Amino acid sequence: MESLVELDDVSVVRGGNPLLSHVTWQAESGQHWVIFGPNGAGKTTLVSMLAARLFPTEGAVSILGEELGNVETQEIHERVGFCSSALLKTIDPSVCVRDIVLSAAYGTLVKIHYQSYEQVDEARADWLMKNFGISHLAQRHFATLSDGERQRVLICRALMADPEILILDEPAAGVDLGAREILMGALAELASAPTSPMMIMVTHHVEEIPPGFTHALMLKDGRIVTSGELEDVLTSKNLSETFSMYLRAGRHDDQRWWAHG
Ligand SMILES: Nc1ncnc2c1ncn2[C@@H]1O[C@H](COP(=O)(O)OP(=O)(O)OP(=O)(O)O)[C@@H](O)[C@H]1O
Repeated sequence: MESLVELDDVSVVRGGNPLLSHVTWQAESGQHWVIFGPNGAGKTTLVSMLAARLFPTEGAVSILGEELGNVETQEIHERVGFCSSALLKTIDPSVCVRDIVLSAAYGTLVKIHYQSYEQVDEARADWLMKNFGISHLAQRHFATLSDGERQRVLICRALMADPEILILDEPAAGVDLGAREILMGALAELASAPTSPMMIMVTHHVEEIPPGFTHALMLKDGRIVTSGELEDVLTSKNLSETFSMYLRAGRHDDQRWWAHG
């Protein structure tokens, strides 16, 4: 299988502090990954690098066959969808939801401007908003949305640009229980589609792993504790080691995960 993400002995150092240390990891087409780890483990640093928002201090990072540093950053930005609360400030709060999603048909980097769109783009935007449960917000200004609603607009916007990799940094943060289930259903449906982008999702809660996700990587203090297939990685032993406390984990019959002390 083709490697879409390859990290070879990657370290990130800021202000003399190692944020990531000697990370070697590969993710292949057809896989969907969850990134776990305690606060400050380096999860956001890792996914920001995959989205070419920051660069390694040492080691090599290859995304979609292109090595960071040897490729135009914009090319990675166009091919890798990135959903993070860090992007919220880049959205004009006075623009309505449908225009925010629709304008990404021209790439998520373009300014949100009013212009005519292809019918196929309009249909895709409406379909995405329906799948993620935000159709009723289509004409609302971004400024008036709740945190959870904003998260879902960002995901629809990232998907509108038809990315090859979709990176989700805590997509269910601030999302209520019902909205979380809609979000998980939509991500599960996406994961099962043959045309799905590879998804890489940071989450703090194993209950938020959508069915269809296949692999997990656990980080602690900037280092990989373990990585591989979900069943092998999400064990009581690995979670206890990663979070430095006794934890148990398992899977319900409906494929959803649970974990607690
Ligand atoms: N520019 C920086 N200079 C120094 N330290 C930094 C810098 N950016 C991040 N850090 C530190 O690096 C560590 C990893 O941060 P990161 O945001 O990647 O963690 P995380 O696993 O996403 O945490 P959380 O679960 O709390 O979101 C943290 O201890 C953070 O304080």
